[in-house]
Amino acid sequence: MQTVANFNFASKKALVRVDFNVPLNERFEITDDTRIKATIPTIQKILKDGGSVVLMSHLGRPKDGPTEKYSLKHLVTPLSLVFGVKVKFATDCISDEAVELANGLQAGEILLLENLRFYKEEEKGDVDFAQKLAHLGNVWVNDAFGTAHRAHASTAVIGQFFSDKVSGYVMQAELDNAQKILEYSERPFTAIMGGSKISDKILIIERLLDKVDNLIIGGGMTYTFSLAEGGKIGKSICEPDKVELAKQLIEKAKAKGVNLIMPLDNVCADDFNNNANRQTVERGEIPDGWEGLDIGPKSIALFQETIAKSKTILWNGPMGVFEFSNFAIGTNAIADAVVKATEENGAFSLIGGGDSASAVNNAGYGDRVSYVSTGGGALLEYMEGKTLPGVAALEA
Ligand SMILES: Nc1ncnc2c1ncn2[C@@H]1O[C@H](COP(=O)(O)OP(=O)(O)O)[C@@H](O)[C@H]1O
Ligand SMILES: O=C(OP(=O)(O)O)[C@H](O)COP(=O)(O)O
Repeated sequence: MQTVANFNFASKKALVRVDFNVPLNERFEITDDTRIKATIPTIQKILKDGGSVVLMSHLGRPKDGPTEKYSLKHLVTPLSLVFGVKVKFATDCISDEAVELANGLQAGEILLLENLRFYKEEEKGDVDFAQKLAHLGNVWVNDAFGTAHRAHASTAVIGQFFSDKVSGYVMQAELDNAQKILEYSERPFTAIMGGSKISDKILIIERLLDKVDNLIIGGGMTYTFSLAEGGKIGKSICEPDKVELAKQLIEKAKAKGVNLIMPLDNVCADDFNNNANRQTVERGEIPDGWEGLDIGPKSIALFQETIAKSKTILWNGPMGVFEFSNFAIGTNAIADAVVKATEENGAFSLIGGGDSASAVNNAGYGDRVSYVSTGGGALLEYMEGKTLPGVAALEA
């Protein structure tokens, strides 16, 4: 595989797939720039060699084409500051304007393309769309580890249009670290799964049951499991078509002797906002019209006890809607417990995922865990032993 380190970008126009799917607040300000800062070495190497850079990324999961909320234009100024170069912007990733801007790019310059997912062709892995993107550069660099589990046009399909396919520094470092973690298996091994991407991650739980001693379920993942047990979940986030699978996982965990640990209580709200009315209820007892947005104090104590005894910890997905301060208590308490286990018990702790990294960094803990990965789903799939399409495309 060609890598950024051993490739000379002099006079090259590098089309770089990055994962700038970063959290933004309601004023469109970036609340955690881990994924952006991580790409500095790759971008600087290309520019230092005498090349230019065309950056392409997705942001969020837009469903209806161009949307203000998901525009990458919000990243132009922050990127200019981070890279120390005035970043140009193409308001459509495959338009004539994008082609003109890319063609006019001089050595040392950076162009950012608008959100790739404003075209449904991106997620479909459309070959024509990939080819149009490919016209914007003469070497393809994939540094989007966080999206390497997606076989999308820009992450995988595009590879066929380049003879020079280069793995970025983020990609390399993440794969090396994930490999180390696979080899490091001091027990007890505890996985903590939360967040909101239930259908993406529930399948991974099945594989994790072969590796871990304890599996803690929290965050938005809770309610599909709670429903599987016959609990009441009000209007909490849930994927009803995964309830059957959740039932099977509960049984499988028992059969394999894995300690499946669910919240004992949940903090629920009568609306999805920080100032909504709150109450703490037992798991499975969320009243109609209310939704679970955090784990409660009994759950925190239970989870902390398990984490304190663990020697290997893998955490993906916040314990609640931590973006609202009133529902960030569980996530912060678990971050605190993971830091303590790392510092006091010598545990190896790995936190993965855009929002999980954001939660840990915003709590000031980024430097106090063993490793913070820019990938959530990608990391989990790699650890499962799957070939990531974004990596396979570099090797083809
Ligand atoms: N109980 C909940 N209800 C709704 N959303 C939740 C809940 N708990 C966590 N979340 C949301 O999950 C999101 C992160 O999920 P996910 O993308 O799976 O994690 P990561 O980015 O770390 O891989 C956050 O935006 C958070 O607000
Ligand atoms: O944030 C991401 O993944 P993550 O939430 O698993 O960390 C990546 O940018 C992939 O996004 P996607 O899950 O919408 O394909």
